[in-house]
Amino acid sequence: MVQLRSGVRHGQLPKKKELIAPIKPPPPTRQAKNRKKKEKARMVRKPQRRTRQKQRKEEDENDGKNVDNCNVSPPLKEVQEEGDQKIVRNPRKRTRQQQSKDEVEDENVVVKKVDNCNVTPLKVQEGNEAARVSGGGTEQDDFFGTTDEDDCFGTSDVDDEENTDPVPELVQVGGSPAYKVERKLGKGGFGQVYVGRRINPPNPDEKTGPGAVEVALKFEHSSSKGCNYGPPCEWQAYKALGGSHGVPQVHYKGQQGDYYIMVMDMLGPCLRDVWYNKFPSISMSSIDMVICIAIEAISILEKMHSRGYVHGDVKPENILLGLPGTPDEKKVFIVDLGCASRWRDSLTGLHVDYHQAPDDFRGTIWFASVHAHLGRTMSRRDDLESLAYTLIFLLRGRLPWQGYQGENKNYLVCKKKMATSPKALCSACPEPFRRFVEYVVNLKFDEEPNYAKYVSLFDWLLGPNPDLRLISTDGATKLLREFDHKRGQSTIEEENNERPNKKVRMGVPATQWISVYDDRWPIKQRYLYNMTDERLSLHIEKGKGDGLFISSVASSSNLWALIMDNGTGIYAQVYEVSPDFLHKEWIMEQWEHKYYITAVAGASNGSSLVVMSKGPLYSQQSYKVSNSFPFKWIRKKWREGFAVTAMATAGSTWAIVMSRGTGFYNQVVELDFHYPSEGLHKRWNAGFRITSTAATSNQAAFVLSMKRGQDDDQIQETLRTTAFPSTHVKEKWAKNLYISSVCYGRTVS
Ligand SMILES: Nc1ncnc2c1ncn2[C@@H]1O[C@H](COP(=O)(O)OP(=O)(O)OP(=O)(O)O)[C@@H](O)[C@H]1O
Repeated sequence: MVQLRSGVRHGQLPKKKELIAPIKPPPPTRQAKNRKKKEKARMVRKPQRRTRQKQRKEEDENDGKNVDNCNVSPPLKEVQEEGDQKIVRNPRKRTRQQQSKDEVEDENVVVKKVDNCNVTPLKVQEGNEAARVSGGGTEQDDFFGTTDEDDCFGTSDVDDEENTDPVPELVQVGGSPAYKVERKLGKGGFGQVYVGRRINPPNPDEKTGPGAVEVALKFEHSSSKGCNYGPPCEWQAYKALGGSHGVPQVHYKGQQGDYYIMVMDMLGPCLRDVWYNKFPSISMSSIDMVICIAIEAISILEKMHSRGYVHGDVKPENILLGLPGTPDEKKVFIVDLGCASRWRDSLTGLHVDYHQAPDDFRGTIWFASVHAHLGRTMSRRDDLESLAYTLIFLLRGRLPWQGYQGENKNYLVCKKKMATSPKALCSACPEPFRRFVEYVVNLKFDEEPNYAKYVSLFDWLLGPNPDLRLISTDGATKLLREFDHKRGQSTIEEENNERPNKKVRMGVPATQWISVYDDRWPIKQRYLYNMTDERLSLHIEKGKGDGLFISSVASSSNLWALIMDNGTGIYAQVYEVSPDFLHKEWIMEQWEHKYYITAVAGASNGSSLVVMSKGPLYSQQSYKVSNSFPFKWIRKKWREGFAVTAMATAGSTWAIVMSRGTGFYNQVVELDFHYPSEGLHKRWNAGFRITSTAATSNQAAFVLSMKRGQDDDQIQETLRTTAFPSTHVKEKWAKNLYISSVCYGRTVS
């Protein structure tokens, strides 16, 4: 049975915000206005925002099933123009002839130079400028040390102040009393935390609050990356969250010399130190202790999230117990709001928009969610995934992705996280931990986590007497009541036996054909696949004779696939099969003759098929061959007014072609170790359409664009099939859906 997956995008108006662009699209023609009016009248059928229910249903249809035929809703466009164009269907059997070629190892960037052209940068959605990588400043290199402890948690609290001025001996900021700076409590990549002892306290027994004898002083140097724009953004987050359940209160703050200083409640040890037995009076060896921490941390995150914030860096180092000898000593706190961000817009109350910037990593490598690794906008699910890894670490003392080194460790750790099943991750842990992991890694970007359910998963493992608990779980009482109220005590077990109904991250990785279809006026299109190098010229020439030019190329098992049609606007075309990925000299020569790369494919043996054409109104072109997906380079070229116009892979090597004068005014990338179904749906809803695809056996990349004068209602569909989708293409043609790009590589089944 053919295994087929499909994603369907039916036209929707992009959000107004997304339409603001440096290049203004031309005013709509009268025809377009009339069409818009008609469409408006039918708007009920295509609401601007799909309801979550509908969206889920659509995604379930697209991702969760194996079906024999296309699962496609009818197109919205009802007018179908009769034309004299014929659909050509021409699949032919080819003999297989494998060729071995040299492996590609080089990395090069080639740019076609042109004289002064006017450049308008593409809209680039920037990541958070104050984005932080914990435990090391700008790079994660400090994070993996040599000893086990450093390896695990990052910068240890060994004195290491060669780069910063010494902290002041006396502190008085923002109307605070004066404090003498005493011993160091901890240090991260950005701040240092010291005990501050109040000078001449009126009440020497006061242990908490603004008048406490001992406080925690967090120093952040003004030259630190988090202070590029003034006081650390953490201040804002503490202002909103400080003093609420599980977050210490900041009593005073201000600048003294070169330091921004916060005066906050002093807490006890962090879980990292407890885990390393630095506090023998508290033992982390008890499973009950970890269960209590799970319950309480979930309730703290619930509270934080209910106030519109995500923490962004949940890890053992940032979870602290209360100060020993105070009523808080059995309580749990979460500190360090340096990576906190809003998941809910404070003005509109709406969920923040989805975005992915694959090089914009925030957090701590070991504990970061896979979405954080992939540079996706942080949302509530990320905190819970990081908490899950924290809990498993506390139970097992090790995480499966521990110990990766080198430049691409972010990539390797993320890949490992995605490849580790919850079952394997939680082996030897009590069952609720696995269920918790399953729930949280499957949360969607804007899905509301079921905190009450997660708490109840753990709570029934503990005895009923709260006084006997090693750590107070009082903060979760409300959530538990809520859960009991909703489900009834008798059904808890039943509830616990439920599996998450959508297993986004748990599919079996597969290598498949990914084909993308656009609706358009009828054109003549032809596909050819399983073609050897030798047979290419025969079919390309035949196609040319029929008025067809190559629009897309791909490769599987060192055999080529070609899409040819008469809807490309191309009037002259050349191509070359080369053992190189890519053949620089040939490309430069064709550039001289005013041909531009319009399609490119690489075979796993390292050879490439490059198609260059006259017709597209590009003014300049540039390409890069790289051993990893070169998002930084793409981002740089976006700023220079280039847009991605073709992509290919050969083995694990990427080639990206970018051009100027494309008509695209906004472009984004979706890159994932699995097929990024959710991301594509989010982008489609925002008005983007896929314009390039490529995949290795590890990752799939999609470039989505907004084009000047684009039809907002354009339907786009994707298919994932184990075999080349020959029969499906015909069904698509019958609906005026034509292949716009195709590639072979990583998906998930
Ligand atoms: N209020 C507090 N009371 C006691 N110890 C604290 C307090 N706040 C922080 N610490 C200690 O200081 C350490 C560093 O603090 P924090 O995580 O806020 O610094 P950071 O530089 O922002 O860290 P990171 O590099 O992880 O972002 C914590 O791990 C904890 O051990």
